[in-house]
Amino acid sequence: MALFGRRKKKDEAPVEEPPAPTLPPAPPVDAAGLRSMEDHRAYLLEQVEQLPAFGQLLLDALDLSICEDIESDVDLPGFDNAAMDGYAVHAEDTAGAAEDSPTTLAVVGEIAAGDWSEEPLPPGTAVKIMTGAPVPPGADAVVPYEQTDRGSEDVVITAAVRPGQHIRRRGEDVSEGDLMMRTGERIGPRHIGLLAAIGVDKVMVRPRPRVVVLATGSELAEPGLPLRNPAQLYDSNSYLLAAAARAEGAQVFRVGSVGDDAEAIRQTISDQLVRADLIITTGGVSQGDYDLVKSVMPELGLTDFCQVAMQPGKPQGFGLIGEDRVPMIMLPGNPVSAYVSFEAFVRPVIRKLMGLEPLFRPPVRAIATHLIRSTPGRKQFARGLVTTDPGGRRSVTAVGGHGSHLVSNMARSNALIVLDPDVDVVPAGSPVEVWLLDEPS
Ligand SMILES: Nc1nc2c(c(=O)[nH]1)N[C@H]1C(S)=C(S)[C@@H](COP(=O)(O)OP(=O)(O)OC[C@H]3O[C@@H](n4cnc5c(N)ncnc54)[C@H](O)[C@@H]3O)O[C@H]1N2
Ligand code: MOO
Repeated sequence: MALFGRRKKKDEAPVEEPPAPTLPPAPPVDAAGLRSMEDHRAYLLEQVEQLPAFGQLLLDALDLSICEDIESDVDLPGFDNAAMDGYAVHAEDTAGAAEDSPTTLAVVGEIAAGDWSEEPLPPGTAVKIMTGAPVPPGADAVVPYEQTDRGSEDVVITAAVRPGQHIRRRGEDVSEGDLMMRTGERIGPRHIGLLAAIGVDKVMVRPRPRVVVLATGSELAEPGLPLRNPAQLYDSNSYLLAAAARAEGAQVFRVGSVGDDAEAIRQTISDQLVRADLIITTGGVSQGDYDLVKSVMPELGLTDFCQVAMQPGKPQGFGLIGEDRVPMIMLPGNPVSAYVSFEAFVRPVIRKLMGLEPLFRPPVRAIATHLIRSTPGRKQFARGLVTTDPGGRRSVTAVGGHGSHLVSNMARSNALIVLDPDVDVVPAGSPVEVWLLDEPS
């Protein structure tokens, strides 16, 4: 019988539509409708996952984050060895030796770096030894060439040595089982040297996230090209954020700028999804008639636009875009707002994708050199210049005004002065929280 003619069986359960996917419930807002910076940051971090780990050759792991704890399988040094070119001796055989009362010992051979012998050194004798060569059993000191006549059959020694002198002891640097690197640390050149020294040639790391950076705005021109009219300005945001993301370790694709055109934005973002672990845009997230990012992006994925209780950086957007739900952070267009938002939200997200710890810049204290005013109700991020006196005491001076278009002040700063929403003024001489922007981590 034709399907439509059949009666539905009584016990057949109705087919349920799967619920439409949504973002997790948004964090609460305050009386002014603003979300706290900390809540927004946690909300973004909750929705991005670390990139999968892979095995990488040691040298190519430079700047990546390690995702395993590495313990040493060996001692360093691996054996007692000579710290100087000279003669391995029993220290007691040199007792009393001096320029005017030298001691003479018979030389029984020579040990070069890389030679291995378990032959003990007979008392009353010496063996020539080169820096790094293993000290033979029984010998407990090395007399440097400079305190001898460099003899081959016999050696005349003109200075006494103490037991242990000029010997580098097995395990004095690293003992087997010592922790060399901890999960989440970034691998720098000195770590590469250490890991090679303990014989490691490959490590488990997380890849550099592929970060696509795009500015929006019809007023934007590409640096290097002429401005088409006096109301145009150069796109600095895509350069600033691309550089900041690269400095953090991301592989960056700077797409440049796209005009305030819904179709162009839709098309450009859709085209970039294939090569992105994260997309960052600037502009178009406020209240303006041409703020199209905010209106277009909900068509391409799950989005969240909100206002954050911070100054600058109030309008913010986030999305999981396309079928693969690529994270996208939509920052405000004012350059200082974009940069502060990068520090507050994008940097921690990049670090999470990379598996780097800690996610946030460690807050440190500095003494305000002058009175600093804030905007109550919003967390204030003022640009600051931190100096450190010889005693390690940090002071901070605000650089320029609050305007989020002031890029020259931003370039002169090396810190963000962070004032909580309940602070309206910081007297000169008081401690304030600062984020040091040039500290490697
Ligand atoms: N009526 C309201 N207007 C605005 C509000 C508001 O709450 N109500 N918020 C203000 C705040 S705060 C910010 S921040 C900005 C953010 O606006 P958009 O994200 O929509 O950014 P745009 O309007 O596109 O640009 C703002 C500003 O920045 C310049 N800009 C943009 N992109 C770049 C770039 N790539 N390089 C250099 N400069 C750029 C742009 O020319 C504008 O001057 O909204 C306020 N307005
Ligand atoms: O909050 Mo907007 O980001 O001040 O300039």
